[in-house]
Amino acid sequence: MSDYLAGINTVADLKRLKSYQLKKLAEEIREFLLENISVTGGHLASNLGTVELTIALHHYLNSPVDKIIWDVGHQAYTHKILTGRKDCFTKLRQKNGLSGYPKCSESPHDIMGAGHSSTSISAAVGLAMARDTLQQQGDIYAVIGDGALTGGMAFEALNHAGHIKANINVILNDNEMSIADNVGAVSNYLASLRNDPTLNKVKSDIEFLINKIPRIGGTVSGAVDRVKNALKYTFIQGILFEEFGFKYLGPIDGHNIVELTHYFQQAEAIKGPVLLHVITKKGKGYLPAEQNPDKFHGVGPFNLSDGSLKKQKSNKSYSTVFGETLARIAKEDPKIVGITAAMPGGTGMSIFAAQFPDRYYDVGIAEQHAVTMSTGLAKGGLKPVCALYSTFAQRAYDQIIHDAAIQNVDLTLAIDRAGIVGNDGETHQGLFDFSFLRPVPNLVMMAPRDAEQLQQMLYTAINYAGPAVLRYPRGVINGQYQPEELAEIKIATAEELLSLEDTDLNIIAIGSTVYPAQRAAAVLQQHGFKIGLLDARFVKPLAEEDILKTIKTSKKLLILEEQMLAGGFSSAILELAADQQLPLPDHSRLGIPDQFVQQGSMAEMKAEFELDAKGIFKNALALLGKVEEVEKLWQPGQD
Ligand SMILES: Cc1ncc(C[n+]2csc(CCOP(=O)(O)OP(=O)(O)O)c2C)c(N)n1
Ligand SMILES: CC(=O)[C@@H](O)[C@H](O)COP(=O)(O)O
Ligand SMILES: [Mg+2]
Repeated sequence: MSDYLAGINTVADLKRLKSYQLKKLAEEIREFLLENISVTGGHLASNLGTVELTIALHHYLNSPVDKIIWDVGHQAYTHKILTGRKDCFTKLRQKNGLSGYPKCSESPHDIMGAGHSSTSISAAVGLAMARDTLQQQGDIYAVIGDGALTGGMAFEALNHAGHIKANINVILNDNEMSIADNVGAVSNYLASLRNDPTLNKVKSDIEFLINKIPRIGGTVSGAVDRVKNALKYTFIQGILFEEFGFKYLGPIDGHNIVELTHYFQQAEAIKGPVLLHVITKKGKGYLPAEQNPDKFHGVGPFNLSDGSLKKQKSNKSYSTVFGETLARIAKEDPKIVGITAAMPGGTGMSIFAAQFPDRYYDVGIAEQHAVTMSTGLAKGGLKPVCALYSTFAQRAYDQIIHDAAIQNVDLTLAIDRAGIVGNDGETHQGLFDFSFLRPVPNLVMMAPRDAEQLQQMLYTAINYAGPAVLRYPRGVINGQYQPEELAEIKIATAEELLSLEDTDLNIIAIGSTVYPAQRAAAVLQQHGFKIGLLDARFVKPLAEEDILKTIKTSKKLLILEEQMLAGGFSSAILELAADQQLPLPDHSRLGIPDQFVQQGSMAEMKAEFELDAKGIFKNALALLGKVEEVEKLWQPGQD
């Protein structure tokens, strides 16, 4: 570690540095980020872009009395470095390690936890109201990216902040990028503010001239005032924000610490809400990231020399299979259109977009709009396929009920990252969608066990005349890949993978739990146990006939889901048995109990909740009264 950074373990250490030393510190932090994230992986590009901004904030402010709230929070690594956590970066985003997002339990400087977009201004408004009500001190800064600003919540907060004249400072970190290119009218507006330096010159000339106009006579001065306002309106920068009641300051060079500090001083003297429009470069200081900020938005371990990934993916991801299959089906059906909420690459929708650019819509970070717009597309006679991460689909829950299900429109909802996602931790796990969608009438919801079934289920969902949901995990696919023919799956039917008759124990699995269940069953069978396995395939409507038959024929029953147990798939089975007054055999169920799932690799966290093959094997043995033999009977490497 180099000279300045080595000596910084608290914000006080930073504040002892002189302004002229901060530029060098920024270089050292950039080097630190590259060295560490090339080993651990993480959100590199966004963090390279906020080094100077973060140094300037912590050097000028007095955190945590002055409060900094990070939007999404994926860009807060420098904040963590400067607030005493630099030595934790070797465990970034790892189990029991440093979170990749602000986390209140980690530091008093982490004012609000984060992970989802567009929350910072709302939080800042609340904190400001509390501060003022309790007559406390401290400035409040929300740092929000241009992508996050496309989220509706941000505008709800801007609207309210302007209305109550909240004493907050919003730093708009504008790097022209969301994960991919930013989209929308806001993004274009910001570009006009960023890219038109003459506007600055003209604006100040006009303001100078306007203020020179002497006040003359009644009506004339009224006309003059109207002209003055019209000119001001046209030329005052940041008019969008000014109309929200914010004082607009900018555009500001976000890599110039002296300039940033100057504007912080200006903002401090202004009462009411201030928006500081800061211009940064995503990936700043590392050419591969500057050239490809999308790839380096969330990157795995990489070679510093050329930015190449250290680990090549062993197989296609479910997202890729989704994108390719959607494109394959769309070739035959011109009514199919694809929608994403700022996640084209992550959802695989970019594959569809490359082939059908005119039938593809990226609405920005706006999941609620994505779903209701999709219902409009359906009402208008098209066949929308809307791809959302499970955790981000939580934002659109009412739209799924109110606009898709009640109106029973022909919408396909492709829920990606369903289940344990791993290193993003509790804010990103996709563990609630069974529970929050299962109660919704009219919805069909299914979960594929492998790539082939994903394709069949996507085909089934698109051909289903109402709202249909399929949910599939992060990561590489199970199973073989390309079925020759796409065929619909009969709604509410399951598939018997291992005979359920005359067994010692039956397993009912769904989605990503089926393959590990097969592996566990294979080991149990090697030790003489007769095991049955049913792939339930549908969360709703349940494959009731198949499930009831399984319950009736089972001596022992193990039910699996990679989801919260509360209200999930196994709850549906228990409810079904209860409703049918059908006594359950000796049984247990595996899923996520009443807790959030921390960060860690997907394999680690599945093992933690015994949702991997060994965990299923262990729980089956427990039902069979042999749990003490687990280690003896389990062959390592079976997983
Ligand atoms: C509700 C929600 N939807 C989607 C995401 C995924 N996501 C994480 S960062 C990001 C882009 C954010 O862009 P911006 O705010 O400009 O930050 P930058 O990465 O450019 O610094 C997105 C879409 C999210 N975190 N939350
Ligand atoms: C910060 C954020 O929310 C996204 O970048 C998220 O981390 C992407 O997750 P995946 O890596 O699973 O696409
Ligand atoms: Mg951005």
